[in-house]
Amino acid sequence: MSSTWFWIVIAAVVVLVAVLVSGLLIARRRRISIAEPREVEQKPKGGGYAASGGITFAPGGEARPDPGEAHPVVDRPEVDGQPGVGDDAAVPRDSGQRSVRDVALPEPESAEEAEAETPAKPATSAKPAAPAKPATPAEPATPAAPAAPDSASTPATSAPPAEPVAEPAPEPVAEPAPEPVDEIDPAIGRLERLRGRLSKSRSMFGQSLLGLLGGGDLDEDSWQDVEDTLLLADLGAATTTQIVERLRDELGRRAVRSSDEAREVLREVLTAALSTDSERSVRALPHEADGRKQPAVVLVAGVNGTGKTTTTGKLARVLVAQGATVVLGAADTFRAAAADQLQTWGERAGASVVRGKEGADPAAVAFDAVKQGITESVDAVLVDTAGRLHTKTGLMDELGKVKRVVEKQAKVDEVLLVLDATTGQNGLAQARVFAEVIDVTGIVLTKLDGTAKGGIVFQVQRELGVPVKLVGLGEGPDDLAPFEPGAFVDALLG
Ligand SMILES: Nc1nc2c(ncn2[C@@H]2O[C@H](COP(=O)(O)OP(=O)(O)OP(=O)(O)O)[C@@H](O)[C@H]2O)c(=O)[nH]1
Repeated sequence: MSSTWFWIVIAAVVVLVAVLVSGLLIARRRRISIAEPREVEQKPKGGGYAASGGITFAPGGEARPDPGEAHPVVDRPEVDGQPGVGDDAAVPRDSGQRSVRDVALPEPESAEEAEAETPAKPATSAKPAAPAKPATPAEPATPAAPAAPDSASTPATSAPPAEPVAEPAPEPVAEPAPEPVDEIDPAIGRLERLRGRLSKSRSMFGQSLLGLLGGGDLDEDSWQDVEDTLLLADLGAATTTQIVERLRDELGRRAVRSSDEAREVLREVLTAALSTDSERSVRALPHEADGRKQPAVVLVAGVNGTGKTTTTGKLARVLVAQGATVVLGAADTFRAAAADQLQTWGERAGASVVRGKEGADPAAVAFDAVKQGITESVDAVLVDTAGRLHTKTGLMDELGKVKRVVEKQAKVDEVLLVLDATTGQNGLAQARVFAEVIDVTGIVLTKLDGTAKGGIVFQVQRELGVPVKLVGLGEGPDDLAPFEPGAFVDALLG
């Protein structure tokens, strides 16, 4: 009997100990750990685009980049049947309720207003100058200058101006720059994070090409496949033919046998196809004019939604991070939210923003932005323009007018055309129209992170004879990188 009790007690003790031990283990697991979290392996967003340096800037001024040799029209079969002038117009994302035609042009109500619309009369002299309050990034935020009433500068967008162009009678509101709220990473950090954004481009293009070329002697079918791969990646017929010819020559001449050798040849040929003698630095640094400091003036142009505002903001960040002072001109008065968007970029980067009322004359806003830039002796004025492309005439009127009006005060040093890489051939058609309208000096190719068709770079540069200067690799504020042919080809090939 006593031994039975003995064993019962022993069993109870064992059960008790087991319950205690498991309870402790469970409690331990649930406890919040304050230890250093394990390093989560950062998955790169894509392949391997890694620029070897930061974005380079050059002073503006007289020297203009070499426009390069224009591509002969006969070599442009890839653009046959592409959208013509004006076909690419897209309705701004957030302004479905409004169009150019809907904007009524009010009759001048007073003699003064009527006078302001007279071409010969400089509007600036008819208006009091905007408050000459310096707005450096470090300055504390002050209340915005009161918005001036509407005037003759209002919806000039609805009526294409006749030549000679009326100078603007702007009513832009000069916004003081608040304290920058964002810490801007040094260039090297940004480049690290840009590593690997071209995965989609890489997977299709590089792998299939290397698969074909690495297989030894190629028969005609295989060469046809090489051509198809290049065409599918948006390199265009002329560039494709050129590249295939060079590949045939080089592979034969060097008696390439291994896939590594084939890769090297492919890299060389593609990089050579992207090289240009034109300067890739962005002319966004000040220069001297008549013994005075003159801000560099950069116009950012492109069709709706390509990323103009985003690129303008990103560029301002890079400049400010390098110690430059920047004024942003919100001359995209067509899309309601564009000025707000730019304002936010300005606030985050530490740049003043000059904006007009919605529907105001873009040239008036651009004029005032440059005026403020000169008054405040800043280093660069970046003007975000509207991207309407309803008709070539409309575009000419607007963009041409912006440039002419700005150049009454300062030379435009850089005209950056923003193209959305995901639109492929359509981007090329847009580029052609813009190049006819305005003297484009550099291309920014955005959304390369979202396309398998990075090949548009080859065509755009070849056809326009204008260098691709920058690439957009994401929506983030630091996702802007200098364009480097070698790095780009490496990213494509993986
Ligand atoms: N993935 C990706 N998105 C981008 C890039 N650049 C811009 N975007 C996005 O593209 C969209 C359009 O950009 P915006 O800067 O507003 O374009 P916009 O040309 O100023 O447009 P409008 O004002 O309508 O003329 C936004 O959602 C941006 O975040 C890029 O390099 N990569």
